[in-house]
Amino acid sequence: MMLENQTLAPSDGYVTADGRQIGGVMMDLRNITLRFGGVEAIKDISFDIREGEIRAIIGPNGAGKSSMLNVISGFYVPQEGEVWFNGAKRPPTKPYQVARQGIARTFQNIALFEGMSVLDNVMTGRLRQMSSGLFSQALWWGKAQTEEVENRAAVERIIDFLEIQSIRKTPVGRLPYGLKKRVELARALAAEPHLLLLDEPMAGMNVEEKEDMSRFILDVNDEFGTTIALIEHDMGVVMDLSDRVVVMDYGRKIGDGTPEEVRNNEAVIDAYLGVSHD
Ligand SMILES: Nc1ncnc2c1ncn2[C@@H]1O[C@H](COP(=O)(O)OP(=O)(O)OP(=O)(O)O)[C@@H](O)[C@H]1O
Repeated sequence: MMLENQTLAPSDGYVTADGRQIGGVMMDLRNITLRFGGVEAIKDISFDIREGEIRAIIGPNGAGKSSMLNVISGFYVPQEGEVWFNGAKRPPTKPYQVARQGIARTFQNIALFEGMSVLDNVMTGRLRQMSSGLFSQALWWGKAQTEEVENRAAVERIIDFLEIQSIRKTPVGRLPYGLKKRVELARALAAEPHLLLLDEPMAGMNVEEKEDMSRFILDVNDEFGTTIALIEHDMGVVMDLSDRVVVMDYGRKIGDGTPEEVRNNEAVIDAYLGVSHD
């Protein structure tokens, strides 16, 4: 399978090394440039994310990975370039509007409500699905009641799936780091995203926690068909998990392809793989 240099047409799918069928383009980033004053964090980068794939963005510190994830999530609007999602060009959009379009994310520094239970934290991920008005919710009427039951059921399914039943009533502040990360994943999944963005999902984890998180990411992709884009420093994890990898360095794209292709790319070896990280 040769994927380097975007040889696929937008509607083409491909079959992964482990035999999964990947679909056409879901998100297309075209000639994205993002500046902070005089700093060009992203310089004319193009790549796509396809239905059902696990796509990684890697690169040394300061390469522009977080900036790119923030462009995808709508947090930053690039000065140049276009973001296409599900076949339509996305106008400058607020993150909450992006969330409504089916994109959810986790954060590098965990962003949970520490005093609230695991269950309540995961429930906050359902806000997008709650459409009934405050008045009927307050009175527990009709649609609001049905919604509440559906939301609870969906959240319980995710809690089971991520194997956090035993801590569902525990305040998040009391949990070890690895479990907090899992709760954050649960909250993002509660939104039933089509595209899930993971910002360094393994950062700060021990080997066992990393193995667990890798398994859950693969299971989410497999079980729910969720498309996943992630930033990750741990190269072993990236190479094991990802179908395709974009490599950034000093704001530029220097590689794009399967883990195997990227591993053998001279520019990538020079810029990143030869450099010890963390
Ligand atoms: N809000 C900001 N204001 C000014 N400069 C910024 C801002 N965010 C990022 N930058 C700059 O943009 C460049 C890319 O940063 P970014 O955080 O996107 O890189 P990164 O690859 O995610 O780095 P790391 O691996 O260290 O998290 C850096 O030079 C950084 O200093």
